[in-house]
Amino acid sequence: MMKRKLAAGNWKMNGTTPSLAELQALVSVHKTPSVDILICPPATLIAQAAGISADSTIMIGAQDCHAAASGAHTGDISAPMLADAGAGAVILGHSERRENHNETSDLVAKKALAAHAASLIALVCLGETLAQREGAQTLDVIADQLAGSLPDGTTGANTVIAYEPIWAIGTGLTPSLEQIGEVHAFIRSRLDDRFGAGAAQDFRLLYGGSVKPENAAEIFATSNVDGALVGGASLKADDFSPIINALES
Ligand SMILES: O=C[C@H](O)COP(=O)(O)O
Repeated sequence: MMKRKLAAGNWKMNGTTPSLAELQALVSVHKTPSVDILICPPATLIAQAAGISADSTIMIGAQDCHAAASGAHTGDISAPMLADAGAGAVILGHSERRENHNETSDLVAKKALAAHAASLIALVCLGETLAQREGAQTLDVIADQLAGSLPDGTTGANTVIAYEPIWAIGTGLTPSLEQIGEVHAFIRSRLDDRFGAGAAQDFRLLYGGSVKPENAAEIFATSNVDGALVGGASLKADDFSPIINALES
């Protein structure tokens, strides 16, 4: 399978209609990108964002979905609804949801299954806390989250993995390139163990956590890094655009 690199932006709980000007700017600048670009605005903006990007190669994604397709779940949004609104992907198991909404890996796997059933790419996030990193538990935590968060039927075509050390998110701190490379190589080998030798090469493995225009190039040069999941620096086209450029070069 031809694997394109992926620059993904997660706007988190930021943005109202005027913020779509940033998406419009990306659409105008990145007309024929050599990498995939994904923007995940808040759910309220997905339909409008999908309209803006309709004639571009930029994909619009969501930040969460419910595990069920429909039903009595007040306030929740299902994967088929997101697809209907124009999303092509959904972030699942972000550490902010695991922490703020007590999401378990088991639930994330159910949501990923729902995403796959709705033909959405599941962008599944994994990452250790600072205490776990300092306690030399990082690889054990990643192994558990990876094993628990991916349902059967997961492939490199329907799923993207993002490694996001929790202590690096929004802090300006980043792991060393060696640490990023170690975790990504570990994820790749676990994917082969689970889905069969060679299967792991089809997966895009993103790094996330304080990716900026200034550090993007060196992170992208690290082995087994196929792109980034960017939070704060995805909110402004002037910040996200150079990150896309760094991934393309
Ligand atoms: O989903 C994105 C990550 O949480 C990274 O956020 P950040 O780039 O603001 O550190």
